[in-house]
Amino acid sequence: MIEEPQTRAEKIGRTADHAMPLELRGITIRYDGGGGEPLVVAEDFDLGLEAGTMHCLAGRSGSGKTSILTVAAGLTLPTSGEVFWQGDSLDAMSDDEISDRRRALIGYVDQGGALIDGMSALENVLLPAVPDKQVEARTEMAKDLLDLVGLGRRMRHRPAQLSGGERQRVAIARALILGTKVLVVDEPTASLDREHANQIIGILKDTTKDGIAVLVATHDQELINVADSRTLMN
Ligand SMILES: Nc1ncnc2c1ncn2[C@@H]1O[C@H](COP(=O)(O)OP(=O)(O)OP(=O)(O)O)[C@@H](O)[C@H]1O
Repeated sequence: MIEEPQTRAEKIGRTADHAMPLELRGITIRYDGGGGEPLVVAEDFDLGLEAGTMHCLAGRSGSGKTSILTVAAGLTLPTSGEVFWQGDSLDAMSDDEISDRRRALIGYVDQGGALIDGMSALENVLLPAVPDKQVEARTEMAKDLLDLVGLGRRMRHRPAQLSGGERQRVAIARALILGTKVLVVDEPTASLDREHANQIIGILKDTTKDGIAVLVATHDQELINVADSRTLMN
């Protein structure tokens, strides 16, 4: 039997963990220039992300923010350097291990936080639980998460019936459903007006209070200001 969650932190599935959840050491990312000069978007980039803190990657469009996020989430490989999750190097893991660890550790919200149109907000949040047949077990948690992001009354709505800010909140709830310890978010406020952008900022900040580490790429000065640390990409 699944016990009723007591606290907000329990609701989002956080368990105590003292190893640094995410560390990037000496990351260089170089893309093939397609016949021209190779494009270096990061060089010898270091980042240590503590539990319960938010780090912002700021910088102009094309400066390499998304490239760092996908490397941090183990979705792409850097040209050189090492990524550590909870102190373990991805270099020492097989592709399957990386996938399994990612599912347990990282929640990734890409630009726009794409949702599946034909599914309700609740079904979208539960999608990551499908492969492990955890949908039933996670349903209460999904409802709690939608409550926490202010969508408790909209969980049966489909994406087309939600605003951009609401869809972004569903995407964040979905990224937290497997008990994520690191939330990686790409431009979460980009297409939102100030009021809705501020709601997202509040949700991300609350997430850090629950002990989750947040890595976010943004141009939004308000979001940059509330982060615990920041890197300006050039
Ligand atoms: N797979 C790839 N192959 C070649 N070039 C790439 C690849 N991915 C990204 N780039 C290039 O690398 C640069 C950095 O891209 P990236 O998406 O990381 O920047 P960004 O700072 O997130 O930009 P934005 O703010 O517009 O999202 C861009 O010039 C992009 O065209």
